[in-house]
Amino acid sequence: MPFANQVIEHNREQLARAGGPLPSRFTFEPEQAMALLRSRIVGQDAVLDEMAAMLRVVKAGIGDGERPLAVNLFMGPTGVGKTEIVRLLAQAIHGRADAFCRIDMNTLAQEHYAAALTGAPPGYVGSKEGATLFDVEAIQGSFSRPGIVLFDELEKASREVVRSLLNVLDSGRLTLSAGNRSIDFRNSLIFMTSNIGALQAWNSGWGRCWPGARRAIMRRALHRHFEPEFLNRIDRILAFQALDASRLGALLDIELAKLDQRLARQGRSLHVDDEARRLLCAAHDARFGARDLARRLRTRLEPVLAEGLLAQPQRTHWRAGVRDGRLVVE
Ligand SMILES: Nc1ncnc2c1ncn2[C@@H]1O[C@H](COP(=O)(O)OP(=O)(O)OP(=O)(O)O)[C@@H](O)[C@H]1O
Repeated sequence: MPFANQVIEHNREQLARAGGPLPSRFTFEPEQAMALLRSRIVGQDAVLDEMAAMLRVVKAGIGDGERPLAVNLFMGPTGVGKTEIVRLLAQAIHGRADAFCRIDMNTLAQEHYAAALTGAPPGYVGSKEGATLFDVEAIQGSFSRPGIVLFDELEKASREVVRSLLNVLDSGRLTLSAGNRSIDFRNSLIFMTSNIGALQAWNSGWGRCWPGARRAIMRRALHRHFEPEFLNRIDRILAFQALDASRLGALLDIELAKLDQRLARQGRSLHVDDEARRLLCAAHDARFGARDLARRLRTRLEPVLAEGLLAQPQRTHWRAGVRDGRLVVE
């Protein structure tokens, strides 16, 4: 949005000339962003507190301008909200949950794939185009909005690829292999995710061991896998909690609210009674995180609901309950 950016810059210059302190160049509101995150993320309060602190520092504009705005590593098992937090931040900052650059490190598992990250070196096919996996616009953001980048499943990338990230985390710059272009990460919020150590922590009795012990197992695994010089460049290493049975009610509310929104667009509504809620939450497998519950909605509730909607297309209000141990929608 060049016009809006020019207006913001102009206003800031005016204020500077008048001798007052400069307001933030960023238009997002940390408290609003956090309200969205807190309404949609369950069981990760410590991580959310860190996100709030990060957003305030970014908004206040007091960070070191020669680094990325923030560098975070999210650790934890599958389906606990690591990617979802990044999606919600993109929603809050850019108005679109997919407004970030996601690099699947799994695809960069072999040494020679470092070229896919930084583009082909001079003389190689593709070097002229400078084609890389990076979506430069999403990474660099704009004057009034930080860019967002997610390096997913970090532990799957080769050492060479991880090494090529050192400069990014340190000085916020990545020179592409062709040598004639670089990508600037100094206006970026960088997120990395890793499941490393999660399986080990699970096997040593996830539910029984206290959070500090889980964190210690994950940290040990992290230090075994990555060089200290890499870990040293990360601002926040955050361990996510597993989503156990006590979180199911809140998770179900969030998933049902999403279904409600989709139904509301068709002018329909669904009430799910307590018995149906209990049935949907039964036999939750915490190893699969929130995905297990979302899957149950898709495979058990939605097909029964769809059957009703197709049979009675004129009906607007629906109710889900249980009869003879089975989910019914009527
Ligand atoms: N803590 C949570 N609170 C609310 N919903 C959640 C939470 N964790 C996960 N979900 C739901 O489950 C889905 C999958 O979660 P997410 O993509 O964040 O997994 P992840 O932690 O990144 O794990 P993976 O490494 O498997 O991708 C999300 O889209 C969201 O709907």
